[in-house]
Amino acid sequence: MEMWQPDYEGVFFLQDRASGFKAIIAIDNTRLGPALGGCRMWQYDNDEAAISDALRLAKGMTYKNAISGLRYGGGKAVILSHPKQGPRDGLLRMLGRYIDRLQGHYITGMDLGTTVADMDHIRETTSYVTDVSGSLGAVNDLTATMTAYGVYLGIRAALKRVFGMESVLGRTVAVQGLGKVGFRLCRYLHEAGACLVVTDIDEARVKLAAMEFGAATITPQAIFAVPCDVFAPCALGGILNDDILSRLDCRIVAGAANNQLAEPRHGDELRKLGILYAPDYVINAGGIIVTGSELSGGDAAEAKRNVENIYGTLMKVFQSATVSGLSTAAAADRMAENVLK
Ligand SMILES: NC(=O)c1ccc[n+]([C@@H]2O[C@H](COP(=O)([O-])OP(=O)(O)OC[C@H]3O[C@@H](n4cnc5c(N)ncnc54)[C@H](O)[C@@H]3O)[C@@H](O)[C@H]2O)c1
Repeated sequence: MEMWQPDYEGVFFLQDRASGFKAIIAIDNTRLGPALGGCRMWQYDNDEAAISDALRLAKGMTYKNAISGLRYGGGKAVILSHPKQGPRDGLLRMLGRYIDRLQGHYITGMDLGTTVADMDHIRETTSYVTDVSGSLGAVNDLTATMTAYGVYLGIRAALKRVFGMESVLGRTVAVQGLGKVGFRLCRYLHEAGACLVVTDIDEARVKLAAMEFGAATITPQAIFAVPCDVFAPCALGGILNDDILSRLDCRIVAGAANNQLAEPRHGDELRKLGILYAPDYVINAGGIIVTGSELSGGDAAEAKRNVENIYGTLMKVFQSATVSGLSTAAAADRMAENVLK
C-alpha cells in the first residue's frame, strides 16, 4: 500500500497477513540518484512509531548522502518484527521482492538489527542490496571500521577547531557504547595517545576496552558528566536532551550515533553552552561512503580516501556555522540543502 506523506517521494507499507510480515519502505528524495539507506529490523511499540522512524531515517539519509558528495538520494526500510521472532529468512526474501518492484529507486543494506546473512537472503529476491557476503563493506566489517575512522578524523577536526591542534595525544575522550563502531573508535584513539573513559551496558565489552586500551571505566549513567575534551556518543540516538546537556562537562560532542539531538533546538543549546557539536550525519558517514565505493566498483583504498574527506567537510560546517551564527547542526542542514537544490 502506498501512503501519502507530504515531502516524501514514496512511502510504502508492506504487509503479508499469512506470515505476519510488516515493513515500511520510505523514499525521501532521489534528486541526486537512487535512494540509498539500510534496512532496520526492530520491535516498535506500534505501527505509527515504525512509520515515523522510517520517515526520519530516510530524510537523514538524504542529508547524509548529499553532504558526503554521494550521488544517491535518501531512503530506508524498516521491518517491524523483532529478530527473535522466529525464522527471518522468509521475511527478508519478501522484503527483497518488494524492493525489486521499485526497479532500483531504492537500494538497501545493513542497519540496526540486520546482518550480512540477512542481506544475503534479500539478495535471493533482488539485486538492489549492498553489504552481502564478500562485498566491500562486509569483508572484515569495513563499514564499521570506516565509520569509526571517519569519527576519529572528525574528532581531530573538532579539536583543531577548538584548541588549534588536532592531535588527540593526551586528550580525554569519553566514549558511550563499545559496539562495532565505538570499540574500533577506541582503538584509533588509543593508538594515537588519547586517554579514554568508556561505558557500555554490556560489562564484558567494558572489561575488554579496559584491558586492550587501558581505558578508565564508568557507569552508563555517569558517562555524560565525565570531565573530558570530547564526549563521543556511539550507542543510541536522542541522547542530547535538556537533562543531559545540563550535565555535560566537555568542549566537543563528536560520535557515531545517529540522530543524537533529541530535538533540532538542542543544536542551538549546545552552541550556547560553548560546546562544539560535530553533526552526526556528517561525522558518521564513513559506512555509507564505503557503500558508495562498493556500488561504483571501488576498492578499500578508494573507500578510505573518500572517508578522509569527512575532516574537510566538517571543517566547512564549523566555518559556515561561525560565519552565519547558526548552530553547526543548522549549518550542516543548510549545506546539504544547497547540494539538493
Ligand atoms: N555500524 C555502522 O557502520 C554505523 C554507521 C553510522 C552510524 N552508526 C550508528 O552508531 C551507533 C553505534 O553503531 P554500532 O554499529 O556500533 O552498533 P552496535 O549495536 O554494534 O553497538 C552499540 C553498543 O552500544 C551499547 N549500548 C546500548 N545502550 C547503551 C547505553 N545506554 N549506554 C551505553 N552503551 C549502550 C550496546 O551494548 C552496544 O555495545 C548507532 O547509533 C548506529 O546507528 C553506525
